[in-house]
Amino acid sequence: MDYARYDRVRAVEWTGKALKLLDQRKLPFDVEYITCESAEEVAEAIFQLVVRGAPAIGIAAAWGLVLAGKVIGEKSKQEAVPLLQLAAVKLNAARPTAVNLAWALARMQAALALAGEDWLQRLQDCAKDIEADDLAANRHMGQLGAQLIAPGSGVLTHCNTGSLATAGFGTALGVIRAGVAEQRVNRVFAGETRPWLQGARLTVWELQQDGIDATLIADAAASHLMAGGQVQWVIVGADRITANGDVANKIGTYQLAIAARHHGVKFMVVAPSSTVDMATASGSEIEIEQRDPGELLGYGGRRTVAEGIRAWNPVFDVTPASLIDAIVTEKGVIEQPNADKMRKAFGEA
Ligand SMILES: CSC[C@H]1O[C@H](OP(=O)(O)O)[C@H](O)[C@@H]1O
Repeated sequence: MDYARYDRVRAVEWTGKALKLLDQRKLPFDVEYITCESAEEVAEAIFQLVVRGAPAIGIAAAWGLVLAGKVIGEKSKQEAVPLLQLAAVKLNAARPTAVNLAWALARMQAALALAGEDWLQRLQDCAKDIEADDLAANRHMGQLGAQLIAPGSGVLTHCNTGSLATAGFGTALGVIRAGVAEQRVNRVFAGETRPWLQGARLTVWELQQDGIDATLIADAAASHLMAGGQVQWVIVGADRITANGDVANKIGTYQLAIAARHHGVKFMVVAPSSTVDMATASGSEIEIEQRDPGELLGYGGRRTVAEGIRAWNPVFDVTPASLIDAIVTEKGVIEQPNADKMRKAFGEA
């Protein structure tokens, strides 16, 4: 596959001195960047969804820790470690559900523990490796997932899991890209993904940049689409996969899985192993991020709901392993996932 054509859109870019983030709140009509020069600025950018997507926020947090190191400057490792730990706490608190955030920070702090007085260089090397590993994982998962799809298939995806959510190429969107390139995927449908509209604003725009024709549907149209036989797979990403194979992902994923099972549509979850959390036994233990209910009361500064109306805004839900046909990571494919298969693939916590 010619991957280069897919890497035009970059959510996160280290300039050598600062972190350049594509402001995803402004897409698709305005392509604008913000530049972060501190861990605090990166934490705020993650919370405000300037950068979003489980792997991308882990990568941004890793570079955020490097920025903290640059602010600390020429201090000994002994002086720097407590300051870096404070920065890691702030970065980790930005969003609770995607385990990639904590995973990336833990990997950075493990690198720091092994470092000497060259600790800042070691942090930069580790952040670079986290980003490169994610891109390589996405490209590998694209191939693994595409092989599961019979030629002539239609697929439905949810939220955004592409280059905007990762180091590049994407997770579920990477499988779709590979599936289209291999002429296995004939029809791509994307749900709008209310309330933040990752599908309507990001996914169909991202695929359009690739010349991939996708059809946007209302979230509420998904079951009707499946009933019509247009879709053979629902393919989604993940924010956290627990030890029994339960999956936390964007709100609306769970009902897609229920509808898919009812209609005999296969359900695939695509995520790098950095999204697997073997220390959490099941989905019921995952903290589901609740965001400002105001995100439901209008969009782009225009209110669509009468004053005084209450709203409830959980932005993730949990799909039980029993509704999932395949979990694809860069380590391989787990079909009909369960605790035993997860343990065999990822070991004990
Ligand atoms: C490969 S991105 C994984 C995951 O992250 C997204 O959530 P958000 O846009 O709120 O960061 C969505 O759940 C994707 O499936």
